[in-house]
Amino acid sequence: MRQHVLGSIDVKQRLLVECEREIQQAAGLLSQALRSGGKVLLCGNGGSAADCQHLAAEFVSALSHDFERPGLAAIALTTDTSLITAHANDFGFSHIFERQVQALGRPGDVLIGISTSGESENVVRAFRCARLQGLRTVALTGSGGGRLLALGDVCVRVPSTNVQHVQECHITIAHLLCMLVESGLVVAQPVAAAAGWGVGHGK
Ligand SMILES: O=C(CO)[C@@H](O)[C@H](O)[C@H](O)[C@H](O)COP(=O)(O)O
Ligand SMILES: [Zn+2]
Repeated sequence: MRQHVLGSIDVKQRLLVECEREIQQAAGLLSQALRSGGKVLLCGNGGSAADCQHLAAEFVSALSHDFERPGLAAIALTTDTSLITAHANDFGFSHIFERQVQALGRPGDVLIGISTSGESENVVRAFRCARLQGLRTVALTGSGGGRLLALGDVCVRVPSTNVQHVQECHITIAHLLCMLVESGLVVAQPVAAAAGWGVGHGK
């Protein structure tokens, strides 16, 4: 137990030193897309699928309730079981995210792919499709980056090969991305007002 927790702390400390620039770049892409009326799509498998839902919920609903802001457009491509089972059953599991990017993605949107290996075929295919369609891409991976390294406009490579430690950092990065996008909204409040964004969540 001690070994796992201390290992996790060590990777998080290195994350701050080694990945700060990429995290800022990813937040910049997201802010730009959301301010221009674009949206965020997210894909990943297993624990990373859960991270996709987690982050999409915080964009649309709220990260911190101390801060009031409009819902931000984000869709986890991991949640529609009818769509995923139909498409996997009929065309194969490697196509489940690609198909949704093709159907829902528009130029100026951002696709976030979360993969510890950077090698999940369905995420790789989604990234290729996103690039062809004019979306920007952000990959959250482990230290190797896999094939996503070359496919992401930004690739945040957590400095570890331990899958669990990488995942523990991915959710931290997800929170940071949402936090940085929100803090940009504070600075850009006149822009938000001009775009007709209300404030308040009814409490
Ligand atoms: O959460 C875990 C392991 O901690 C697993 O569910 C893990 O996410 C799955 O094995 C994924 O299929 C791994 O895919 P990826 O991270 O290499 O893209
Ligand atoms: Zn896990």
